[in-house]
This record gives sequence, C-alpha cells and structure tokens, in this order.
Amino acid sequence: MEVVIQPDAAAIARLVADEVQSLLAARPDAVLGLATGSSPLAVYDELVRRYEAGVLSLARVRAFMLDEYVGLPDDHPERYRNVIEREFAGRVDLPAGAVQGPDGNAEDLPAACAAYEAAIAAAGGVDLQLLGIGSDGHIAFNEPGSSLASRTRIKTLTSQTRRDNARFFDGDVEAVPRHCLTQGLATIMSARHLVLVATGAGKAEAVHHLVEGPVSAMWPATIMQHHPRATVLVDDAAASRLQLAGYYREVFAGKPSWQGL
Ligand SMILES: N[C@@H]1[C@@H](O)[C@H](O)[C@@H](COP(=O)(O)O)O[C@@H]1O
Repeated sequence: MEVVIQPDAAAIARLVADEVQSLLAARPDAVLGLATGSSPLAVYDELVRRYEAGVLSLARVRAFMLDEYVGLPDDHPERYRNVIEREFAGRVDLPAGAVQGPDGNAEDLPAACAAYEAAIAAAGGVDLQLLGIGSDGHIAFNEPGSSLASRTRIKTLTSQTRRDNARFFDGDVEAVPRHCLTQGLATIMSARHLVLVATGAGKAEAVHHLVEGPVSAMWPATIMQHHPRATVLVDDAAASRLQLAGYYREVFAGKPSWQGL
C-alpha cells in the first residue's frame, strides 16, 4: 500500500487526475470505478477541467459505480446514479449508458446484484477504482462486520453512516434510506488499482486503521492491505494519526516523477 500525504484536496485531485490521464493515454477504453460522497468531488472537478482543456477524453471509457441506495425514486437528486451524472458523467464526454450502477429499485434485488457482478466481469473488470472511506472505515457501503470475501449484495446502513449522510438529505436522518446495494469487498479487491482519497480530521481514525491497523472486518477498508496495488491519498488532517507519516512522506518525495502513483 502506498500512502501519499498532500497539503489539500486540490493537490490530491491533481495526482489522481494524472494517474487517470496516463491510464487513458495507454488504454482509451479503460474501465473506471466511480465513487460517490464528497471525497472524490475534487478529483471529478479536475478531470472535468482537463476534459474542457482538451487533454482528456472519456469517449471510450466504461464506468461502474460502487453502490446505490435502495428505494429512492428514479428522479431523486441523491440517488447515486443521479449524483454521478450531475457531479461527473454529465460534465465530460462519457457516452450515455457508459456508467452502470447496481439497480436499487429492481424488483428482484439479489438478481440485480448478480447481474451487476456479471456486467463488471463482462467488461473485463475495473482498471482503476476510486474510493472514499466512511468515518467507521467502510468502503462503498461495506459497513463494519462485512465479509472480507463479499460480492455485490444488499446491506443495511449503520446509524452512523445514515447520520453522516443526512447532510445530503437536508439534515434529515429519517430521509436517508436504511438499505443499499453495494459492491462487496471482494468485488472491490478485483479492481487492478485501488485509489482511495480521504481528507479532514474526521477521517484520521479510519485512515490510521486502514493503513496501520490489523486487517479486520471491523474496519472493512483494511482488506486493502491485501491488494497488490493500492494507493491511499490523504491530506495532513486525515494523516494526523499515522504513526509512520514521516516515512510515507520520505518515500513519496524520493519517487521518480515518471513512476506515477
Ligand atoms: N457510500 C459512500 C462511500 O462510497 C463514501 O466513500 C463514504 C464517505 O463519504 P464522504 O466522502 O462524503 O465522506 O460514504 C458513503 O456512504
């Protein structure tokens, strides 16, 4: 696992966008994994800027989302499919239909989960998966206690996650759905490069466990320690509880620029 400590979200976004740009230069039809939440927003803004500047095209890209709420009306602004369209897909040249997500309104939810796994596999798997992390250490919606071998399935959100996400629902916890469909930890681990972004002191404990704690279902993101290519990008506040922060800074400072993330 590589830990990259940067001064702020904008600096993190530039590094992640560089990585996406070099991936697409090598493979214009790459498969991206998209995350929702506030953490990846600066990355999306940076990618949009590069698209508008004409240095990046996503015309041949396919993308898969991590998760989706169950039961939000199709036109609800917080439905993750709509969030991704608004924050990213609708602002670049991703073709219509290029972004897929689990169908949280399907009549048969287990079948929708299986179909989603099959769609990812049929696309050849995800090349670069963007991730945020919840304050309780969840990735996608794999809450504490999630099977480390899980695949896309229905999950119940913890009250902490519902409280955390209430800010997107006018502060109304009751408006946050109780259930979701989420890629499992094994699904996420199948992506070829994991790129996790975390900023702010509220993520410091989760980041500490992710990078330096024992691998445990209680902190689901720790499974990333088993991934051969995982990059964790954090700002100073999110890095504040890392015991080896000085070492991570030294390693990154000494890295040849051509190496990328
Ligand atoms: N399902 C999402 C996750 O994909 C996200 O990483 C996490 C952190 O969100 P944020 O980046 O807004 O802090 O919470 C949400 O519940």
